[in-house]
Amino acid sequence: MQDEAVVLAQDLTKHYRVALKEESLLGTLRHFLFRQYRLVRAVEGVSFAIRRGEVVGFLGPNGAGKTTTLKMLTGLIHPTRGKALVGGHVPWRREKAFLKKITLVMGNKQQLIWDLPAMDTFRLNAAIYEIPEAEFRRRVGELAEMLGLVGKLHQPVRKLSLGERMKAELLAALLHRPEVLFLDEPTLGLDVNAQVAVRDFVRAYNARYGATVLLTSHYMADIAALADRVLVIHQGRLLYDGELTGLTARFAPYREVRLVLARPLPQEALAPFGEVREVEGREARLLIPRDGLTERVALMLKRLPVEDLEVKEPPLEEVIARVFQSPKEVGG
Ligand SMILES: Nc1ncnc2c1ncn2[C@@H]1O[C@H](COP(=O)(O)OP(=O)(O)OP(=O)(O)O)[C@@H](O)[C@H]1O
Repeated sequence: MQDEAVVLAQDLTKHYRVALKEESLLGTLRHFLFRQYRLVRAVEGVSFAIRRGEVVGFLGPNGAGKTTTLKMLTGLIHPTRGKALVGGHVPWRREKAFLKKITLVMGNKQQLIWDLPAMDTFRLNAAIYEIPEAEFRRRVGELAEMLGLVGKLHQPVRKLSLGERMKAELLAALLHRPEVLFLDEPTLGLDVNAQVAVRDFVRAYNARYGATVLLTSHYMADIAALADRVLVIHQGRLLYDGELTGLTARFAPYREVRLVLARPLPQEALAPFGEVREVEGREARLLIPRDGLTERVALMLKRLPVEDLEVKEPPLEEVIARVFQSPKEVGG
């Protein structure tokens, strides 16, 4: 199993030492003389393996340790403890062959030069990655086509829309045709159409080149659309590694049932069938445990004046919120 892993993390750990500083003048003086530190356990003993061609979502609330993990896997920072192998390389050695295999895209950072056309930055990247001219042209053409950027690459970057800029960032980051993509919030701040376009592109790129993708996003729709498997991190620790559907089953072992009744009923009449979340006129919303769902639904149809009934998965956002409320689970 592990020999086909293209990204491997073993007990990966990063602690930051942050200097404590008091606000007062005396505090500043004390700070210089007897500096005190606080330890931030940004990432603590994280282990996982990602196979070639997999698209894995990396979920966690703010400050959970996602960016720190990506920084270690791309070799931007050294871990405090633990091992990592990406494409067979130790990331923090930053070997040239390693850098040619990976890319890191951060939604809140840009590499394109603001006042120059995106094409100029692409040329710079082509020189750094030693891409021959003909191949360079072919790749720019192909990626621009996939991203819907044809005709947008010769005007200054500042004249592009936010969505176009993000797409051009992706193009710049993929020119050297990396095997492993680390995408940190690639759809941050984009409108819904641009989010979908970026998402579709990542899927198409993965399918065409068999690239491996590790992706963080605050938009659950991104994760749901792209990733079959998710890693969930909370307070630096890995809570869950497994299928997205398994996440719902494990952390939200219930379904949402929406009812339309022939006539309004009081809450007490519905309570025996599940946890009543909402009653409004003839409509009601209940949470019912997955175990025994069929029996309860059958009973409702028999005993209540049901006109319409719908069984739904709880929203992913709600599931994730539950995960972070109960940070003790581990598994996959
Ligand atoms: N250079 C640093 N020095 C000190 N502490 C840091 C540093 N970088 C990150 N941290 C801390 O490490 C923890 C993890 O941060 P990280 O940026 O990895 O989280 P994240 O999951 O990416 O969060 P977000 O979704 O907000 O980007 C946080 O408590 C953060 O404040």
